[in-house]
Amino acid sequence: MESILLKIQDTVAKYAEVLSKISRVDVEVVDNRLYRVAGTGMFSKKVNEDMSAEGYVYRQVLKTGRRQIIYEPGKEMICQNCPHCNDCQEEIEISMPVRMGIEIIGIIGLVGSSREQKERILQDEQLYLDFLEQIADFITAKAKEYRELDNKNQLLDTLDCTIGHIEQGIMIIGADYVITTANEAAKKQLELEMPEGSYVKIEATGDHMNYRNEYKMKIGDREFSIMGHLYNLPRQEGRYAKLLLFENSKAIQKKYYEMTATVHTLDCSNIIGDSDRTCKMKREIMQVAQSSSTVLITGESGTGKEMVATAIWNASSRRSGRFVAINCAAIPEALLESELFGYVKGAFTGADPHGRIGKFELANKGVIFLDEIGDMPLYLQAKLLRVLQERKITRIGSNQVIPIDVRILAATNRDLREMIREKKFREDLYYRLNVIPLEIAPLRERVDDIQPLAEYFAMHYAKLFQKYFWKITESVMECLKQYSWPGNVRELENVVEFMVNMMGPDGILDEKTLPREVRERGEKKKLEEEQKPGVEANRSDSMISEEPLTLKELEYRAIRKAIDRCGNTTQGKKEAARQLGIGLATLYRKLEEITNSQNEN
Ligand SMILES: Nc1ncnc2c1ncn2[C@@H]1O[C@H](COP(=O)(O)OP(=O)(O)OP(=O)(O)O)[C@@H](O)[C@H]1O
Repeated sequence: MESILLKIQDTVAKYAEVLSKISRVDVEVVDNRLYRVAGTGMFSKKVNEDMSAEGYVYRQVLKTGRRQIIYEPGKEMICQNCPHCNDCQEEIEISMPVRMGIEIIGIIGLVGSSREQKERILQDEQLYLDFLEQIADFITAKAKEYRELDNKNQLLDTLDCTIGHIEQGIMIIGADYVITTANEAAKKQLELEMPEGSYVKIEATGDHMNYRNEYKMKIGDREFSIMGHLYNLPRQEGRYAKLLLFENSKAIQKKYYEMTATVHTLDCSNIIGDSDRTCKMKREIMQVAQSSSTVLITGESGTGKEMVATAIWNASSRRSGRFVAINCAAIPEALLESELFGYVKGAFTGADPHGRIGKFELANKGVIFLDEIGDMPLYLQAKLLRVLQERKITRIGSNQVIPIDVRILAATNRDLREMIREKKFREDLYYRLNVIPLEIAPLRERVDDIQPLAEYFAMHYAKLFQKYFWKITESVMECLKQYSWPGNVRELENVVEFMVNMMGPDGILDEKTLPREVRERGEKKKLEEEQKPGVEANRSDSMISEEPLTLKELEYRAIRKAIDRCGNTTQGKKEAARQLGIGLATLYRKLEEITNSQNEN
């Protein structure tokens, strides 16, 4: 790195020149690395030379910090190690340190090379010394000035670089509201290449949220909604009057959405099922997606209502907007309103007293999915009705009316008509929501979906658990079809996940892997059906009707029936054995045989 004297070399050269002219002797100035920065007379051709190999006296001055006068160059002790000791051309030499604080930044050398010069210096020695000191001080002052300026510039560069890397938008605005400077984040968030020089209009809306104020900002013909703070700078004049730290509300919403929303990449192709009802539903989804009307999706829990809602959003033109879901049953009643409409600072002492954006605003230009709408309290139903009619919302605690453009999809597993009769749901809201009704059948009513769904989930979980999956045995599939699935597809998914966990390395989902409840209920239902008169003949199940039953099969069924009757406990088995007329040990042996033969299949 260059020494400071080298950085102000021109100034140093001028001072050397002045000093030389007035004293009429040659002058040289070296820096603290013994590099000659300036020189007059015999030194003028040696400027910018490294003299560290010869500057014995200067090194001494650098070490002690004291000036040095050599009256007899070549003869004094200090000169003994100098290579020019015996042929020294100098008659007298004064070396004066140049200080900056405690640091010695260089040396001024005044070198008399004739007797006459020496005489002159000796006559007015103190005057020369004072003058030299004065010049050293001038050089110091210039060096200080340079260093301060350099420090300031460095600070400005650092600040500039820091501001450039900050994610928050930063704008410095003049007293005349013309933008002086804007950082990269500001340009990016506002999508403006050169806001500098433009007039900006900033107006506070009066709402405070997430520790920030809300402002409406206008630059040229573009309007922005921003959240942040506008500060007055120390000198509220000229080009540096105000500092605006901000984030575009859109960016805040995006961040909030990304933090809170689950990934919704589902479309119709993710809806598994071949049943007539599922195929019809998929057609309806595609049709409904084209409209902007409100949809009410009904169906039991776990039938796939949210999945259908995301598929509608995905197939619609609002796909570029957000899909914001809110479960009205999962949020405490007191918080639901603020979740839906948002609230400003001071609105109430909630979990976050600094305000929060609501789901409706977040869903602007997109879709809001109001899940479990039947659980919405009556007073909120009235508010929702107003939103549906007026398409405007007001944040809690604010006076601002915000227009919103949101498509509403609602879902429930409750009987809203019944709730209307019980005065628990507003009739007018029901009709507003039920513009397009979409009913999802329970899984037990679309048995044809069970096989593709079970196979799909089996493959999915086998992949997830890195297991080999080959097939689901026919008898297991039969059990799955016989089961009533009160928890619908969600329950089927959980059951298959369990089964894949239990599955052995052969990759077969057989009866061993079935959860006991599904197996027992499935078998029970099978047996009940078999017992119904005339059923055998009607069933398409080849296992039961078309082939004659073996003795083993008959025995197995009798045992199962007895256990179903008496219960699958030790006590139950004892009773079953009694009813079957066999001993308990025989019953256990037969049960083991049955399990083994199933495993072989
Ligand atoms: N046809 C289908 N194809 C694939 N997966 C499905 C299908 N139907 C439902 N699912 C899956 O079942 C689970 C439950 O679905 P979803 O959450 O959409 O049901 P829901 O009716 O909204 O339930 P709830 O009323 O309890 O909120 C999800 O994991 C979903 O992916």
